[in-house]
Amino acid sequence: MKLRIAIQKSGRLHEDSIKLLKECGIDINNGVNKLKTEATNFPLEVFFLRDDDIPQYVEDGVADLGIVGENVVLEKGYPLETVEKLGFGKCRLAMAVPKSMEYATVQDLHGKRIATSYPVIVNDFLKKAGIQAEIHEISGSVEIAPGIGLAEAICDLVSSGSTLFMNGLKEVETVLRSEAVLVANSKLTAEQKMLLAKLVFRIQAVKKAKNTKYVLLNAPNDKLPEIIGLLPGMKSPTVLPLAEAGWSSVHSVLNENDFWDIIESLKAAGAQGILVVPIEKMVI
Ligand SMILES: Nc1ncnc2c1ncn2[C@@H]1O[C@H](COP(=O)(O)OP(=O)(O)OP(=O)(O)O)[C@@H](O)[C@H]1O
Ligand SMILES: O=P(O)(O)OC[C@H]1O[C@H](OP(=O)(O)OP(=O)(O)O)[C@H](O)[C@@H]1O
Ligand SMILES: [Mg+2]
Repeated sequence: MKLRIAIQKSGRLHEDSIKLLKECGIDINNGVNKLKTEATNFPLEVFFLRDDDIPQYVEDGVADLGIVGENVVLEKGYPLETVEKLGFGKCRLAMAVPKSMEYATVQDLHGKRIATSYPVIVNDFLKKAGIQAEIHEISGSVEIAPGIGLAEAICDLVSSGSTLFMNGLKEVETVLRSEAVLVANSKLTAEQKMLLAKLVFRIQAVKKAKNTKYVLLNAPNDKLPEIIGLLPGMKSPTVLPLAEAGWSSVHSVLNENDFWDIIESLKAAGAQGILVVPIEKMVI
């Protein structure tokens, strides 16, 4: 018994998908041009596919799981189960128009031709906004469409915005926010579900660790109450005596987002020799 997972063969999600599996302790041999491989230490077979095909493979049961952008899952519309958001491949699907076009509201898209690779999502967006527009489906290089007279507007993926900028376009509406997700076939067997739970447990441990840091510091004992008060820790901070009398070593776990504020307060409260170390896995 094993699980079969489909991941992108090459492109934006390929490396991060493999990295995630590796961080989960799953060893896969992903040689160049390999279309299929097997993990050596987890019952997992990996298929390398075009991202557009992944939802259908999972729906058909050719693969049990897939790693793919939410944008593709939504566009394809299969009733797949989204098991876990993965925190990479973050982007938005956005409407954009030439910089020179006057644009105030979504009404300005009325009667326009919109080029996109996401006709289903765009159609849904237009319908909800009560806009009638013509959708031109193209499979790539969407940003070029207004420049060659194919359309007046586009709807495509954006992250830094540099592709839009380079093509003289401006972003005017966010249609969808997306990131890579783990999807599963809705009819997994009980045994497959158990394996999936094992995999998800590992993914969650990796994800939690990414947002946290391990902090070690030295503190004079008379400042301990104040310093401990600043630290959350998984339960409470660990305090160990130093060889030098009157001093302690304090260990704790900090959230990445609170990190700089807390470090400043710790220093102000008398902490010294503060070390911040990445955490590899975290199980609560
Ligand atoms: N600029 C971006 N920043 C972050 N994530 C992105 C970006 N562009 C796309 N993505 C995400 O990565 C996924 C794959 O993007 P990519 O451009 O590699 O697709 P593709 O060209 O269709 O690849 P394939 O050859 O597999 O069909 C997208 O569906 C989206 O979820
Ligand atoms: O806002 P930006 O950071 O410029 O990113 C947006 C671009 O990224 C994606 O294409 P990608 O570069 O993956 O190439 P592709 O068109 O060959 O898929 C997307 O289709 C946009 O064209
Ligand atoms: Mg594709």
